Amino acid sequence: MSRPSPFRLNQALDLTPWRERMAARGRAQIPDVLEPDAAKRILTRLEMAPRWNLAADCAGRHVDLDAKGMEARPAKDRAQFMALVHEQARDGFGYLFNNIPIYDIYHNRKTQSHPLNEVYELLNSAPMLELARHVTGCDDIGFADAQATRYLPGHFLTEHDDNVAGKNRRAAYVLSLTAKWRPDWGGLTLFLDEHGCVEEAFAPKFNTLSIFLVPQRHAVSVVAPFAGGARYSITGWFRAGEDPLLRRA
Ligand SMILES: O=C(O)CCC(=O)C(=O)O
Ligand SMILES: [Fe+2]
Repeated sequence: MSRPSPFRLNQALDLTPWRERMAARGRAQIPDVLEPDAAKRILTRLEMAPRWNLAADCAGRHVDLDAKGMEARPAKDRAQFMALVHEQARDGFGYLFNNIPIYDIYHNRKTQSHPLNEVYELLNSAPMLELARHVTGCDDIGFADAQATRYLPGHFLTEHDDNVAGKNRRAAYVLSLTAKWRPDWGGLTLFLDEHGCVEEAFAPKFNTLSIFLVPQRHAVSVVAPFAGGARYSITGWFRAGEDPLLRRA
C-alpha cells in the first residue's frame, strides 16, 4: 500500500493563464504551485542533505564528485579542475553545479527510506502529471524524472536544448525552492532564439514551477560571486510513456 504524500499541490491554482502562455510561447512559470508548507519542507530537506554531488563536464567527460571532498582538495588540484571545466564551457556544452540524483535514488532498492523519495512521488503523483499534461497539451506524459540541484557562486549550465534520443522528454521543469534571490545574482534560466538573443529569462523564485517544451535552447547563467544564497531547485523532465525503471521485478 502506498503512503499518503506529505506534499500537495496548491488546491487553489488556476492553470488557465499558464496553459495559454505555454501554447503561445512554449514555456510558462507557474507561481505558488505547491502548498506553501510543502515547498518549505522540501527546501529544508535539501538544506539538510548530508551529501551533494559536484556534477561537471570536465574536458568533455561527465563527472560526479563529492562536493565536500572537492572542497577539501589542495588548491592546486581545484584550480586544475576548474580550468578544465571552464575550458570545456567556453565554446562547448559545459556545466558545474551540485546535485542529488533523486530519480536514481528512488529506484535504488538500497535507499528506500531516503527523505527525497517523497519528492519523486510528488512529481509522479496523479495531480502533478495531470498539471503537466494540461499545461503542455502533451497528453502522453506518463512520468517525471528528477534531480535536486544547488547552484553556488560560480556554478552554471551552458546552452543546450534537452533533446536526448530515446528519452521521450516532452517538457523540462524547474521547481524553484530558492527562498530569496535577486536576478542580478545570476542563476537565470535564459531562453535563446536562433540568433543567440535572449528571448526571455526566468529568475529563481520560491515555489514556482517553470515548464518548457523540449527541444528549446536555454542555459543557466553563472551565479555571481556575491550571490547571497544558494539556488535550490528540483529539476527534470516530464516524459512520455511509463517510467522504464518501475518495471523492475
Ligand atoms: O535549472 C534550470 O533552470 C534549468 C536546468 C536545465 O536546463 C537542465 O537541467 O537541463
Ligand atoms: Fe536543460
